[in-house]
Amino acid sequence: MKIALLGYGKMGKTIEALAIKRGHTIVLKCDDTSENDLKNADIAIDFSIPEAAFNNISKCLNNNTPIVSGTTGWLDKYNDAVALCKDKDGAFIYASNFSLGVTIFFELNKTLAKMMSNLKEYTIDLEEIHHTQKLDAPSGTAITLAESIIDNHQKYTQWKLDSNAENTVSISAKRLDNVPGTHRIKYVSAVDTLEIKHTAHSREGFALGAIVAAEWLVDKTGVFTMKDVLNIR
Ligand SMILES: NC(=O)C1=CN([C@@H]2O[C@H](COP(=O)(O)OP(=O)(O)OC[C@H]3O[C@@H](n4cnc5c(N)ncnc54)[C@H](O)[C@@H]3O)[C@@H](O)[C@H]2O)C=CC1
Ligand SMILES: O=C(O)C1=N[C@H](C(=O)O)C[C@H](O)C1
Repeated sequence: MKIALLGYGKMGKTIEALAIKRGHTIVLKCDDTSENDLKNADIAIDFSIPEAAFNNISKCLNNNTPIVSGTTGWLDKYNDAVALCKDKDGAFIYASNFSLGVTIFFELNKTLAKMMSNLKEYTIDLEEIHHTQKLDAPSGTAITLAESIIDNHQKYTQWKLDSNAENTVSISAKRLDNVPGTHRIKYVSAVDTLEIKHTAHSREGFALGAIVAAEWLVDKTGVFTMKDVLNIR
C-alpha cells in the first residue's frame, strides 16, 4: 500500500519503520497544517494532535482516501466524522488504542463490569500511566474503558479525573518518563481486590494494530472499529 502519514512524531515514525518492513511505501509525511496532496496515497494514517485530527480526517474523507485515526482527545467531533464518512461513502476506522492486547482488554473490561454490576461491596479505581510528553489526560484508552464500565455497570453514570463522587468512575492519570501506556482497573472491597491490567512494552503494538487496520480497510467502505478488523464477537 502507498501510505500517507498524517503526524510524523513518535507514532508516525514507529509506523513508518514497521510499514516498510511489511512491504508498504510511505508517500507522504505531514507534520503540520500545510496543504498536502493525498492523491498518491491508497490510505492515510493519522497520529497527530487533538486539535488537528478532525481536520485531517475530513480532508481524507473529502478526497476519497480511506483513513485510520489513532489520535486521542478530539472525540467531541467523532459523530461529525462518522456522518461525513457516510455522506462521502468513505472508509474510516478510529480506535483509542490499536494494540491487539488492548482490544482484548476492552472486552475483558466489559465482561467484568457486567459481572460486578450487582456487587455493591466493590468500588472501582481506574488508573492510566503514560510518558510525560502526552498532551491529553485522561488517555483516550482510559475514557473508552470508563465509558464501557458506565454502559455495563448499574452503579456508574459518569467518569471524572480524581473524584470521590458517588456513581463516578474516578480516573487517575499519572505521567512518568518513558512509559508507553499502562491501564489498570481495580475493584476493591473490604476483604479483597480484583484487578485487570494492560502494559504496553513499547509503541510497536499500537503501530502494528494501525497498519493491520489500514491493510484491512483499504478496499472497504464504511465506519469500522478494531473489533471488525480482528473479527471479535
Ligand atoms: N490509538 C492508539 O493506539 C494510540 C494513540 N496515540 C495518540 O496518537 C497521537 C500522537 O501520538 P505521538 O506520536 O506519541 O505524539 P507526538 O507528539 O510524538 O506526534 C504528534 C505529531 O503530530 C504533529 N502535528 C501537529 N499538527 C499537525 C497537523 N495539523 N497535521 C499532522 N501532524 C501534526 C506534531 O508536529 C507531532 O510531530 C496522540 O493523540 C496519542 O494520544 C498514541 C499511541 C497509540
Ligand atoms: O499518547 C500515547 O502515547 C498513547 N495514547 C493513547 C491513549 O491516549 O489512550 C494510547 C496509548 O495508551 C498511548
